[in-house]
Amino acid sequence: MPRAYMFAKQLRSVALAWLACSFIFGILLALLFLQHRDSEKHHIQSIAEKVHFELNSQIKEIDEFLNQAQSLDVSCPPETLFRLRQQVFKNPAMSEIGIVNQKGQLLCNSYERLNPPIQTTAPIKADGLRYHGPIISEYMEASAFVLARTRPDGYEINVLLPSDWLRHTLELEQYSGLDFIALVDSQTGVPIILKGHYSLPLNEPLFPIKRSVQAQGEFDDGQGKYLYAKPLASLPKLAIIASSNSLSIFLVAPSSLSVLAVLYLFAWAALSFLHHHYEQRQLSLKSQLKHAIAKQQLFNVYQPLIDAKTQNIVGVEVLIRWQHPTEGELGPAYFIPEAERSGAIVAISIAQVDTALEELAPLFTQNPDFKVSFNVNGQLLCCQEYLNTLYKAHQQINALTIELTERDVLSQHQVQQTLEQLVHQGIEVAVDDFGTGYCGLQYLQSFPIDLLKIDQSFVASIGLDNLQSPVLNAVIEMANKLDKKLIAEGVETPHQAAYLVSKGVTVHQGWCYYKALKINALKKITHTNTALSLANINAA
Ligand SMILES: Nc1nc2c(ncn2[C@@H]2O[C@@H]3COP(=O)(O)O[C@H]4[C@@H](O)[C@H](n5cnc6c(=O)[nH]c(N)nc65)O[C@@H]4COP(=O)(O)O[C@H]3[C@H]2O)c(=O)[nH]1
Repeated sequence: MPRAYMFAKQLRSVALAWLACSFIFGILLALLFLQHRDSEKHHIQSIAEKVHFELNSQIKEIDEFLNQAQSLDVSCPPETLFRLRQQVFKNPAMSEIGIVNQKGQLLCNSYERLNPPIQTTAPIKADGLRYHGPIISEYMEASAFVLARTRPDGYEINVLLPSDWLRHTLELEQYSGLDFIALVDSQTGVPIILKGHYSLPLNEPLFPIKRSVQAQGEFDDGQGKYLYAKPLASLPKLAIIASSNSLSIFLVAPSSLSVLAVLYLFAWAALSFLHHHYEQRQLSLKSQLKHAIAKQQLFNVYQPLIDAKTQNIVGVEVLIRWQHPTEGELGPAYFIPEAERSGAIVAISIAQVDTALEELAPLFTQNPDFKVSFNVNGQLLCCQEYLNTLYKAHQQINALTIELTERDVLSQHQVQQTLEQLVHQGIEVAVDDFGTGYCGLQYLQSFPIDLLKIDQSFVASIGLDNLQSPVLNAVIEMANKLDKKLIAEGVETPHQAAYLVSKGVTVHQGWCYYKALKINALKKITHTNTALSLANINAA
């Protein structure tokens, strides 16, 4: 074989394997990416939920105090100052507590009573729990925010919370894989506590945040980041937002990618090798088959057809074998498909008919109606040389049958014409493996078919409770209605044989009687069989 040709074949295998691997691994990569993206989203969401839960509990605790403080004396006597200081010591999140009158003047705080009061905010109008901020606390010189509640008498109790302290207790520093995590004003989007790079545009579609949201790419100049935002249950004007680092959500971990890349290369190499190996094998099978035909390594075996009532051999099915020089005797499944692909089936089948004629000749003198059946496919029916061989054989074999599968019968339009010619010449047409072709049954009426060979699978179902069991009886019934002859294939047990006879199917083929035999073995048994049948006749 020329080297360039071999090289081109190898290259083709590599390219085909590459295409197949790229397709499969493309899908795998997409799945891996989706799985990674989902788990990253889940990770971000669970961080936001955790921080949300902790902050919510802290605010609830502070609000409990603000509610209790409704009863404090707003003229700020020493007992009130004591209560305020005590609370600041108890809860380190609070750095200062103040009492403000309706005009927005601070009357006292946890440090002192202010005389005169200091104007700290606009006159108090709002109700319920609320926050102000972020503000810069004069004492701490750091950012803070204020939680406040208005009493029924219009006075306000408020608490100053330093942002750094909250950031610390919420342990925001540990979330380094995120783009940012923040406590923000749900209306305006202004961050109050922040860890990371806050880059959200402070308008729609994200703000104002009314309920939990997940968003991707629509809020951050299209960089494809993912964020999860959730307003605090205790104070919905504040929300927690966590956002991904866009790289971490889109990039699958390099370790997974390297594993995938190694698998990809391995699969590519293995597939290239297997494909090339398969092609080589096919190629060598083709040339070996050529050699086998030339060296006459193919030979016929004959499986007897038995009349189950008399136990007489009434004919044979001709089957092929290959005496391979190194592999031993090979069955047709090993080489018939390749012979059909390469067209060698024509030469093989012509030689088979010629050999059968020669080998079986003595049997025709004993019994001129000895049945001989050949396996034929659609390709052979289109070959005039093969048909001529059949016609020639028919001059010696009175009862010549060809077996076709349902698929072959229906394969080409011209098959019907050929079959009609064959039948016209007196050659019988049988459908092999009948019942397995799923072809519908109309063709039985339009094609000149005389004989149906019941497939082994139906025979094997006799006595068993399986799906095939009812089909056998239906096949037999239908054949009787259409006036077709029947042969049962694959009869392996006396029980199957008896059942078939009870249903009127009397011609059997199968290991219950004989396996396929070489010519000498066949001659021996037909000799005895004839003697036996003569003895039977004489006895009768
Ligand atoms: N388990 C079991 N098997 C049994 C029994 N009785 C017979 N068989 C096997 O069933 C197959 C019957 O042949 P097929 O249906 O025409 O099916 C044939 C036929 O389609 C094809 N074939 C065989 N010889 C030729 C040939 O010369 N030319 C062509 N074109 N095809 C052939 O190969 C197929 C297989 O042939 P084989 O391997 O010889 O296998 C044969 C035979 O050995 C039994 O009781 N139990």
